[in-house]
Parts: sequence; C-alpha cells; structure tokens
Amino acid sequence: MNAEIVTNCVVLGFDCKRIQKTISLLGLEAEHGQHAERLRSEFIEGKAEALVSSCLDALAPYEDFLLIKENIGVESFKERWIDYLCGFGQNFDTPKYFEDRLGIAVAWAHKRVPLGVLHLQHCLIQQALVDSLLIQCKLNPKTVWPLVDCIFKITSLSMYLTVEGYHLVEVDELQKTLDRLNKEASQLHQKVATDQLTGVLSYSTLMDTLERQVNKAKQNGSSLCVVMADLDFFKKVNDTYGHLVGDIVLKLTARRIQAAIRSFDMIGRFGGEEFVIILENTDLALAKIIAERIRLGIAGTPFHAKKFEIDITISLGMAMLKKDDHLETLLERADAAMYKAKKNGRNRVAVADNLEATS
Ligand SMILES: Nc1nc2c(ncn2[C@@H]2O[C@H](COP(=O)(O)OP(=O)(O)OP(=O)(O)O)[C@@H](O)[C@H]2O)c(=O)[nH]1
Repeated sequence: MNAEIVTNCVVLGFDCKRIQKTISLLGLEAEHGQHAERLRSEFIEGKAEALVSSCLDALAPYEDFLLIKENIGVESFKERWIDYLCGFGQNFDTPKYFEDRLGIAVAWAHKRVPLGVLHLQHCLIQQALVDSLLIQCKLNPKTVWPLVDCIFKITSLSMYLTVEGYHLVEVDELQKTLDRLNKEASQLHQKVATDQLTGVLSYSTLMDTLERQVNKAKQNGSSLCVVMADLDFFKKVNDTYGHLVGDIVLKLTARRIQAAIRSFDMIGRFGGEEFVIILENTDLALAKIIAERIRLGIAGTPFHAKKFEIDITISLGMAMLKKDDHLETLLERADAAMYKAKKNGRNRVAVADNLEATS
C-alpha cells in the first residue's frame, strides 16, 4: 500500500478495532484459519488457475467484462485472482491482510474496474470453490460444512474489503471535487466582487459593503461619510481620444483615488465614470479634507494615456449618515451634492445638507 492509501485508511478511521469488529460480525474465528489452510492445501493448490479461468469464462459474456479487458487486461486481472486463491484466507485476522485487500481494491477502483464485476467474480469464486469441494471429496456433511462456511466467510470478508476500498477512492475523489469547486467558487466570488476594468469593488459588493457600514455605524453611533465622485466631461474624453483611452483614464482615476484615501477606506465603481468612497468613523470635516485630496489628485497632474496627455477634473459630493438615513437616502444625498458641484462649475467638492447629522 502506498502512503496515500494508508493516510486515507487512517482518515476513514480504518483501524485495528474496526477490523476486529468486522471479523467478529462475520463470525470469523481462529478455527477458520485452519479450515482455510486445509482448503488451500487440499482443494486449491494446483487448481487455482483452472478455478479462476472457469469463473472468467462465466464472466466473459457480461457486458462490463469488456471494461476489464480495456482498463486492466484480462491476464493481469486473472493473476490477481490466482494470487487471491493461493493465499485464500491466509492471515485473514491481521491488519496486513486488510491493508493488502484494500490496496488491491483501491488499485482496481482507480483503474475503473466496475464494482459489480468484482461482486460477481467473488460470487463465482465462492461457487467454484464450493462446487470443487463437493465434487472432489466424499466427505461427510459434518466435515464439509465447516469448509463451506469458511469459504462463505472469507469471500464475504474479501467482498467487504473491496467495497471499502472503492469507498476510500470515492471519498477521495469527492474531496478533490469539493476542493476544486471551492476554488472555483472563490475565484468566481473574487471576479464578481471586483470591477473588472478598474479593480475596485464592483457595484454589488459596493452596495453590500455600504449596507453593512450603515448598519454598523447606526448600531455603534459612529459617524460615516460617503463621497460620490464623477469625472467631468468624460464623454468628451471618449469622443476625442477613443473608448480605449477612456478605459485607461478610468483605471488611472481609480488608482489616483486609491492613492488619496486611507488604507481602510473603501472605493467602488458606482457606474460608468462614477465612483463611491466609503469613509468609516469619519465626520464631515475630515471627509472634506479627503475629498479635496481626491479632487487634487485627479486635477493636479494630467493623465498619460497612450500617447496623449489629458487634463481631467472630477466633481465630488459628500453626505454624512443621518439618524433616519438608510443606504438609498444616504447615496441620494451624496449624489445630489455631486450634482450641486457640477452645477456650480465642476472640479469641486459639495456637501449635502446635513443639518440633522448625528455627531
Ligand atoms: N471608456 C469608457 N467610457 C465609459 C465607460 N462607462 C461609461 N462610459 C462613458 O462615460 C460617458 C459619460 O458621459 P456623461 O454621462 O454625458 O457625463 P460626462 O461627459 O462626464 O459629463 P458630466 O458628468 O456632466 O461632467 C459616456 O460617454 C459613456 O459612454 C467605460 O467603461 N469606459
């Protein structure tokens, strides 16, 4: 058994205690070891290949047998079963026996040998051993029965371990699938959470974040400001330099805003050329300083996009959370302030009417 399989056994709690329980459930006892030894020496030795061949002949017409041919090869499958018969029930009460049978089952599961075929094969082997026993010896029922009983018990144990081995592989594969899906989900989440062009929060994440911040500020009685920032005459940038240059300007705008705010402030894309900045634990006076810093960050230096040098300005509207505010009213007031800034000549910061602001 390789290390991975041993680890899987441990993960599933396939320990000695469980082995002992299975053995006792099947009614396997020390005397079955002796019966198995007798079966091997008197009824299997020298006949293992013929017994296995007869079983495989019976299996051959079965549709799924084709998969054995394709996935593992009939010869190698046959060899496994000859080995199994030659060691029939030998050391069945040791962990190593369990590990070996499990290891073989795991290997078969990886090779996509159908479990149904293995089940049938176990039944056929069982049948072949019983037939051979009854045909070949003239033992009285008292002597035959313990041997038949031993055949049933050992093959049942073997089938049980085969199913366990398949179970290990299935659990392992399910875990891998789960890991892959989790990874995909987090990548998808990351994609949805971020605006693909500018790298700032997407609209939906921005709204979720703002909603959480509003609730938190109301609960704690802390101050919260929102800044709505909208580039001035951005249509003209697109019209003059083209849409691709417009995209570059948007990316650079996001970067400049990020450089102007504090590390814990949040910025998201609200619409085309419109951004929202969330300022937690911030009153209007401080928010105004930050908004001014943003304005200067944009207007202070021309934008370099492709071969062009473009002067850009931005208008900003600010609002502070009021007692009876909710997400929408807070944004509406910041938006109204931003339009006021536009109306008053652009490239400026305007404050929403905040007479009822909480302090
Ligand atoms: N390049 C680019 N342009 C965009 C994007 N999203 C929106 N726009 C453009 O942004 C422009 C917004 O124009 P308007 O709403 O008229 O605003 P404006 O020209 O900035 O004028 P004011 O806001 O009044 O100063 C439109 O031309 C949109 O096509 C985008 O992702 N990339």
